[in-house]
Amino acid sequence: MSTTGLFVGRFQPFHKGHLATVKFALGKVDLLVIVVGSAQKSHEPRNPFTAGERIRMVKESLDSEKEVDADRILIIPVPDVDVHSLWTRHVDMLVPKYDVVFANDPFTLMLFRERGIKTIEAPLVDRSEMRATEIRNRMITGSKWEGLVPAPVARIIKEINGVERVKAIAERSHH
Ligand SMILES: Nc1ncnc2c1ncn2[C@@H]1O[C@H](COP(=O)(O)OP(=O)(O)OP(=O)(O)O)[C@@H](O)[C@H]1O
Ligand SMILES: NC(=O)c1ccc[n+]([C@@H]2O[C@H](COP(=O)(O)O)[C@@H](O)[C@H]2O)c1
Repeated sequence: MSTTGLFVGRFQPFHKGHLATVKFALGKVDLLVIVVGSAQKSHEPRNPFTAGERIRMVKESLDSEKEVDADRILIIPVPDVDVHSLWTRHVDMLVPKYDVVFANDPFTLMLFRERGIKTIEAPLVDRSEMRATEIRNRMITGSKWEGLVPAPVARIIKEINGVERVKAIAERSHH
């Protein structure tokens, strides 16, 4: 029987830790649905990039990985909803039927577990630097961040003037 998994994240931006989790999950399920969460958000400090930009980051990164089979991946944007107890139902409405959820965010895990849905906490890789918050902070302070993301993500961020955007949003939030 073929199995489907969900991998939930905001991917602000998609980094090498996320890529490691995608590979880990593909070792456990036949089809992996990558849920791009908070899809309605962009242009704010924790969520600078649009869902469309994030989908490009995920898609072009995975296309550039030889060992990742694109036919086994779906990327689906899911906006937040006001009622937490309904959020997993909202996810269900937007994605194909799934057997297991890959996530590490305790709140996301709680919402799926309360419904008896199987969850797997994928190992976190180099979490001291492989986190999107660290990458966004490095963009603001002018430190090197490119090595923490797959090459296509660095290219897309340059193309959309992402660093300038992240800095401008940070500046604005101080006022
Ligand atoms: N370093 C990492 N190694 C492996 N998986 C990771 C890593 N960082 C995040 N993930 C996986 O990606 C999921 C979604 O993470 P998310 O998009 O919130 O990234 P993040 O780096 O934690 O972002 P932020 O710092 O903006 O909160 C996590 O629940 C976890 O499963
Ligand atoms: N009520 C809701 O809309 C709700 C609840 C739990 C998680 N989520 C989303 O799931 C995603 C979880 O990913 P993170 O691991 O990046 O926090 C986020 O986009 C978060 O907003 C949404």
